[in-house]
Amino acid sequence: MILTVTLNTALDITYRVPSLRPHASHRVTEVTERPGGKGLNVARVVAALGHPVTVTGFAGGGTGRALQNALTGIPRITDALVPVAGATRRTVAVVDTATGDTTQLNEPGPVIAPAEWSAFLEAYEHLLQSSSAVALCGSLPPGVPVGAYAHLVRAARAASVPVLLDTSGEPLRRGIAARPDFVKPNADELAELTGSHEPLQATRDARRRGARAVVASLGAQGLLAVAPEGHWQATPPSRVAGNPTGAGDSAVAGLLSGLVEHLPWPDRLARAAALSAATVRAPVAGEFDRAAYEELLPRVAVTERATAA
Ligand SMILES: O=P(O)(O)OC[C@@]1(O)O[C@H](CO)[C@@H](O)[C@@H]1O
Repeated sequence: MILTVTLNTALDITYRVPSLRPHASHRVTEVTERPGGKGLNVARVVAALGHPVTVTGFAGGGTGRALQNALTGIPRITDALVPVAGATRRTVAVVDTATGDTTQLNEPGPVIAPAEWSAFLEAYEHLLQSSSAVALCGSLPPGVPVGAYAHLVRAARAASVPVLLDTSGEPLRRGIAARPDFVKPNADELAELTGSHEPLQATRDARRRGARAVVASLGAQGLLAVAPEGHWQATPPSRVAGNPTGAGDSAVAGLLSGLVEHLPWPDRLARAAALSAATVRAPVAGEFDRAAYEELLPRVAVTERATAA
């Protein structure tokens, strides 16, 4: 099974408003609520592709219960979230229906006590024993050590489980130095990590920091992969309009599912880019428009880039 880790799970609220203006009061025309946090989005897409997936991380309070109830009915997802005393956070995505722009508001999350962190570590070590691949996704809640991902990467490597890291800031900087198999930064995370705004140079620099392979998600420009096997760019046929929340998570789902199916890199990247674009077409994070995915998949252009650094 595939394992996804979401230390800072969230109840994702999506508000749709006709036009979002600062300092104004707004009537929300539509509200949706979904289990969220990046690893849960990855899990939903992986499960929709037919793979069994286990989710772990923390859940607590009324929001945690709502999130776990919503996970219950999803086929192929096993809930292995660790209970905590604090309440799972909410995130709010406000979609301006006039422009299509999305504004994201993310709460910090509950404070995790040292004993809760230790309980998670024990559960994680146990889950690794039956995992074919693991994704470590999203921000850290308060109380979790900043080197947490570095620790989790080392544990996965010790258990010979391929590990993908998708986070930002200092947790990414430390995590990448622990030599994960894959990292999947977006353009901003890559620039923050390397100081470079030139995607190919920044992706190569990120790889030199310790990851075996780096797959950068570059919005409409698709994905750029720098791996020992080669360097590739996967570009969807046209710019897709919609809500980009969760598009990077769907790319992670494409990469992980392709890895466990032993797909060659270009096929994995095509799948990841098509899923990512099809997620922009779906109204809420962690879901993709299946018809759009099937239509886009054969039309993603995967080109090989020169490997010289
Ligand atoms: O605060 P984090 O953990 O970085 O990101 C959380 C989050 O904004 O990311 C997802 C989209 O990728 C949302 O579903 C989710 O709630």
